[in-house]
Amino acid sequence: MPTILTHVPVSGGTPNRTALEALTRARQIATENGWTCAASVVAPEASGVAESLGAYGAETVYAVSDAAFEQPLNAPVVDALEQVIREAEPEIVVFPSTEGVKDVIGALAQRLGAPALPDVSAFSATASGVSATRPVMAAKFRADVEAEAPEGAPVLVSVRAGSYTAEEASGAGAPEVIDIALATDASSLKQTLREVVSAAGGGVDLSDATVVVAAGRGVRDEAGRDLVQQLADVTGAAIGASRAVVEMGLFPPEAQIGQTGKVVAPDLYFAVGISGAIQHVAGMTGSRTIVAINKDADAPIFDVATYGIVGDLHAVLPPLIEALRDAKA
Ligand SMILES: Cc1cc2nc3c(=O)[nH]c(=O)nc-3n(C[C@H](O)[C@H](O)[C@H](O)COP(=O)(O)OP(=O)(O)OC[C@H]3O[C@@H](n4cnc5c(N)ncnc54)[C@H](O)[C@@H]3O)c2cc1C
Repeated sequence: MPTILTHVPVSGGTPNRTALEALTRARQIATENGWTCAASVVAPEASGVAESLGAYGAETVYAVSDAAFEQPLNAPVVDALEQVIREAEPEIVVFPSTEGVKDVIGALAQRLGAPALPDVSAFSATASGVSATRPVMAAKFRADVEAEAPEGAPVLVSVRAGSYTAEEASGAGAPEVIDIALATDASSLKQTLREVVSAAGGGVDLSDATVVVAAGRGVRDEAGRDLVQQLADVTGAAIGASRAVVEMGLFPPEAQIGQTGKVVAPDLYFAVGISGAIQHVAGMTGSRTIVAINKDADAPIFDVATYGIVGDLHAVLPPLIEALRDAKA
């Protein structure tokens, strides 16, 4: 039976949220076409997560467990995914469009001789190929793209965060877990990890966060940044930033959201002192609820906001944080 395979990256033992959204869509496509819905997990300990994917409709899960995945290196991941794909022989491989996937999908396409449709916001598939929609030019336009798999190779598709809703499958059973031993010879690795530089410091992962507090130039200084941190703490949010405050050095580059930063799609997005330039909005319009705080009532961010608060963030945030603390208590 034809197979649609979804790759589910794991961080801290938890499956990536965007991957569960993609797996839900893959399950719908499998049901429409009478295909098998499969998944892959590549992690130091893949089996536990592999079992849990049955709830999302994965009938078969290919699990590659190896200590090599403890280090953030691409080469063993590409090797593992190539092994899984050659074993599963899927028609389509679906990925979440994460930073890690962006690093490996091109290499996989080249090794497998497979066409790739990266960073799509919607896709459908039949036996004759994959049709997808890709936001382009800072999401100002949408391009309709299609790919047909050559003989013996799948179509690779990566899906932007927030494009679909992750939903458990009704009546799903335990999946068949197929363990695959990583065949990479560690001595053949051409990459050497010298140092891991991370400013995230144990905070919530931005791309996978369900709540994001994003700071713009209105935040301006330490006092503003402290308010952003407090709002993030009380809401359990990851902190993002506009390019303006990244360039000011107030927030690290990995916090940047937008056309040249990360694409996020949390359930709740606070835009604090952000004007709403198209290049910023391109990275956050998939957010389900957007709360904008800006002292300029004409700021374009209010055009995409679900709720808008017009006012100085130094006056608006302290009572909001207090009220949220009280509500939590
Ligand atoms: C090729 C290219 C790529 C780009 N990529 C990105 C990208 O990936 N991400 C990105 O963010 N930008 C990107 N930019 C930059 C983008 O065009 C904007 O310059 C940037 O997003 C503006 O950031 P900002 O909203 O923080 O600042 P501003 O546009 O200066 O807005 C600051 C806002 O804060 C409000 N404000 C000021 N003080 C307060 C206060 N005390 N309380 C409440 N509100 C206040 C102001 O009313 C204003 O609306 C890119 C630009 C280019 C040309």
